[in-house]
Amino acid sequence: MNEEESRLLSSEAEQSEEFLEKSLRPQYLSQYIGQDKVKRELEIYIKAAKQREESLDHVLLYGPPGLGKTTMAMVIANEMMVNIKTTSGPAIEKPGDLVAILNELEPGDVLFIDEIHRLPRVAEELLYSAMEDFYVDIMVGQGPNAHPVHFPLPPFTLVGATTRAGMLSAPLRDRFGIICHMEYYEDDDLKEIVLRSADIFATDIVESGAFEIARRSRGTPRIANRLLKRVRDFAQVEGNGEIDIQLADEALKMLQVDHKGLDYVDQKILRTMIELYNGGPVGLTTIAVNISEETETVEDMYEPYLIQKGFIKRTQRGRVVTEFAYEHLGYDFYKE
Ligand SMILES: Nc1ncnc2c1ncn2[C@@H]1O[C@H](COP(=O)(O)OP(=O)(O)OP(=O)(O)O)[C@@H](O)[C@H]1O
Ligand SMILES: [Mg+2]
Repeated sequence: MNEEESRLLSSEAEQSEEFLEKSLRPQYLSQYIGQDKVKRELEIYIKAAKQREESLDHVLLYGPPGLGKTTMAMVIANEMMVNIKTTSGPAIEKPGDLVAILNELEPGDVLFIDEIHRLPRVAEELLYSAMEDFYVDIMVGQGPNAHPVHFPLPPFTLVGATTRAGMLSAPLRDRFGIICHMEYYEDDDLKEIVLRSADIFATDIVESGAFEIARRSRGTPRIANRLLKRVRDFAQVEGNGEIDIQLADEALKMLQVDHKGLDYVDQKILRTMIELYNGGPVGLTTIAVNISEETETVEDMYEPYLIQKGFIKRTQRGRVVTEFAYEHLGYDFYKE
């Protein structure tokens, strides 16, 4: 096989992965599993907006990565029966980039801005008037010919997603009429997600197998789907194709996901804190340096789950490993 052929093949494989990824995304609220509080609220606001034939108020979705914010933005557009335009904070470098996107909006459309906390300041300021009164004032021309142009926009719904609401400036945050906090999923909800995904993949799975994957997925659908794919490979090659609890357990062990759902990085964080820092207090940056990750990644992806499950505590002086974590990892717990 020459290089060109292998390149084409791999892109085909990637495309089918992408296709599966897309088909995994629920399209409507009724298919969206879990997040009941968020769903119930949105259902009411969407219904009310539709009855009044208005655009939906701006929505801010915040919560840890992989909980379904992008999916929810698409669901909102589908429920409102409008188009969605998608961009992200880091993709917008200058105000002109944002204006170009705003210019394409049709009345009622959803504009989805992922990682909205990373929007450059100048672009963010343009959003204030766009969100509040549906216009932007932009400077056209250069030097002495520069003049402001008032640019009206159709009513639209901005859906912003962020892993950290705290990093949004107050003026931006205040312009969202609807603020939704996404929570880690319950094991039972994740089990339903795993069963649904297995059905889409046409994979044989029993409920206890699905539950085993679910409860070891850090409360996160993206992780549940990823583990399901790997366990499915394991079932196909090492088993008879069916995923039951034993097979799921064996495969997850191989993937270094432990019984409490901690992965290799989680464990490394805890072990580093215990072995090098006597359990803390340790600063976030120190932890990040020790495991060669970005501070932001530790703060967004790892820490919230470790805190929620009681493995670490946040204190005034830094992060501290709990007795529960010592026991879980098989260390003796001595603390003065
Ligand atoms: N409620 C749900 N029901 C079924 N599948 C879900 C649900 N929520 C998310 N998923 C699946 O989980 C995956 C991740 O979801 P999504 O991309 O929407 O997360 P996200 O919050 O936008 O993550 P990030 O913050 O990293 O952008 C998708 O493949 C999606 O199909
Ligand atoms: Mg996303």
